[in-house]
Amino acid sequence: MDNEADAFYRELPKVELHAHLNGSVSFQTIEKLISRKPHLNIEHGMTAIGKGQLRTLDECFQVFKVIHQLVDTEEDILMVATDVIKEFAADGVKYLELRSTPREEENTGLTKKRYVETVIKAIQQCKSEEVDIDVRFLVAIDRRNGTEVAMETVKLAEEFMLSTDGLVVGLDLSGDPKVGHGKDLLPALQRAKNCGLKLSLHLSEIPSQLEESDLLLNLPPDRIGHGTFLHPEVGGSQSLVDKMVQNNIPLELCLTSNVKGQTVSCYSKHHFKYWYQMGHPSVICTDDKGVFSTDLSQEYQLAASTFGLSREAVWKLSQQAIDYIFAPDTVKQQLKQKWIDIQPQMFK
Ligand SMILES: CC(C)=CCNc1ncnc2c1ncn2[C@@H]1O[C@H](COP(=O)(O)O)[C@@H](O)[C@H]1O
Ligand SMILES: [Zn+2]
Repeated sequence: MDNEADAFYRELPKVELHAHLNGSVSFQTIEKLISRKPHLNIEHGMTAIGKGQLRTLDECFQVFKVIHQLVDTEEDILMVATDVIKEFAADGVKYLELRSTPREEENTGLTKKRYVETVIKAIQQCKSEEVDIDVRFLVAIDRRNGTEVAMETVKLAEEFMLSTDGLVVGLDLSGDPKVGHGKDLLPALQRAKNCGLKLSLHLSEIPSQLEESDLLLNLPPDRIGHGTFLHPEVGGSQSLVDKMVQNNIPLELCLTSNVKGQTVSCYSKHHFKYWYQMGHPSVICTDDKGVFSTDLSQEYQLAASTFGLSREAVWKLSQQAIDYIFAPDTVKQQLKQKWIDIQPQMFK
């Protein structure tokens, strides 16, 4: 792809709504982490999936285990979160919702509370350095940890939502889709919703989750991650699609993640096409920019080249994403103004 096209996608102001902190760690930051912990004998090939490489879903989840070994102190989290935020800003992202699973680590004394506090500290530091990006945080539930941990996580998120002046805006449900069942997490998700946390749920990332998706869509969630197998053409159902449409639930779509994790066979078969053609709210996201060796500019460029989107259509796609952020209307207005200010430079 030529340089002029590259520049368009980099300069395009963008909104990133689906980014897992530890999946977003760049090559450069991994270098720094490896040099801090040489005894772990971790090599680069263990933390990222390069160009043209594919992995099974299980192999992808192994990668997170390796990264978690490298990121297990407050110092690590602070560095990782700061670097990730600055990298998104350098890629033209103006609004970022970062998500991460609070972890406790016996060896280092890290607690879940300190984990969240440290991510918040990184967000505040970037703000005080006037990095040109508005960052919010979604506290993540790892589905494999079950009912009780989910409820604890919601309480933690609730606490931080109230104490951080709007930096914590919601809750994410993620983790290996083959493990655990959404029905066990329903009370926690319901509580989160009732206390004002927005919900973004990984849903139908693999084919066998129809029943769970149906159940969780009744909440209803505020946004869905992936939704790869919701529509009838891939074994989903019209009634699932109807629920998405009736509740107007935006989808966070991550092209490279799905292709490299092999839940989608190639870019042209990505479900972006199905939902975009329907005019359903769809937002292009990265999922794990470090693990999948990508960035948001590249994902927009891939969507445009695969599905033949004009520059005007790409602009509209990034602009419409503003409507689906979890931060309040005042933030939406500020972002809309930013897009208005930038537009003339990009369409001369
Ligand atoms: C395996 C694959 C194709 C990954 C992309 N799809 C994903 N599906 C579900 N959960 C995820 C995915 N990517 C990242 N996560 C979650 O994010 C965590 C890493 O970020 P963090 O530690 O929460 O900061 C993982 O342990 C996992 O719980
Ligand atoms: Zn994800």
